[in-house]
Amino acid sequence: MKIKTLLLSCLIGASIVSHAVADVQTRQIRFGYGLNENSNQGRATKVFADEVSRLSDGKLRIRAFGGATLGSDIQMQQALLGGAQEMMVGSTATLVGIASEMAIWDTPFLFNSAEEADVILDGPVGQKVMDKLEEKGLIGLVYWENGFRNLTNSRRPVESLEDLDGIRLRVMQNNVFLDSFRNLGANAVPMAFSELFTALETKTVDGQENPFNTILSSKFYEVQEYLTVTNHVYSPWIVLVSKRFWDRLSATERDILLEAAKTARDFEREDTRKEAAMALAELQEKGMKVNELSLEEVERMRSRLVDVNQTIAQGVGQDLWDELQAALTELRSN
Ligand SMILES: O=C(O)C(=O)C[C@H](O)[C@H](O)CO
Repeated sequence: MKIKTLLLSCLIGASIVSHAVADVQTRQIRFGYGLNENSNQGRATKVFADEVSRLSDGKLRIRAFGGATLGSDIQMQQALLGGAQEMMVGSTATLVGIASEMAIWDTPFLFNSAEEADVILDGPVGQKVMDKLEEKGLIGLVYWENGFRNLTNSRRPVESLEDLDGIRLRVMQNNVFLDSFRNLGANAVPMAFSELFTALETKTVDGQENPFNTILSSKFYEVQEYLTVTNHVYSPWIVLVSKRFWDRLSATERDILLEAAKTARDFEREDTRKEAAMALAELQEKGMKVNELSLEEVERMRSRLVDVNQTIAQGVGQDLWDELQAALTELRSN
């Protein structure tokens, strides 16, 4: 972590700590996540928990539950809405049923790099989309990085779009992913992440798509033979708080959770990119047969997904879509 960021968070932390004791109550906060503890999601959750404890002088205690022990992303979202759980981190894609604007992050090939994603997600458009959750009963704090998604399957190498024909491909419970992969010729099957490993192992489905980090940490190499590098979409994660719980917190307690979530975000992105850079080689060592989709085939993929982009623009609202495109154009002109 860069000295400046650390110094800055210490300074901010110091100012929060001095106020913390005064209006911070002793609280247990149940924080759920879907990947296992030894994943980029698990490591960042640990950093978050330690930072909350440090900033609150140990009065706010994050109890972390990984491996979907508190349920799938959608089940945990419902638990937050009902106030039965306080916090979670999970995909934005499964939130589309609660806030349709979240679908904007499922746009295929939206970002050319993770750095571009940082600027947009942490900017006005990212905040506007996150703010849509409050009226639904959820508070979005920050976006963490899931990453660029790639294809795996147990049937054959995917060298061309035709190789996707008839592949039973698990996708997240999200219409954009369903439409996208049906447009690409696959037999797309919506399913919770918590059911995925078993579905691959029992060949209920032939394949799936996730970032290298998740393919590695979830041991998909044990049940998948082929990995095709497509980088077809960048997926964010979002750190959420139950609004019922948030409304009971003092201003200082809220500041502590937000500050700690930002510190953990900066750690998570750096950690995820470091792991992603070495994960492909490790997956090959573990026996996966890797191929990179050619630029021609990626162009064919893009052209097959133009209709999906229009559906997304209609779903999230043309104004928001145009605002995002304008922000990207400005970013790329710098
Ligand atoms: O379900 C998937 O494929 C995801 O990318 C989702 C996340 O990794 C999810 O947060 C795991 O619970």
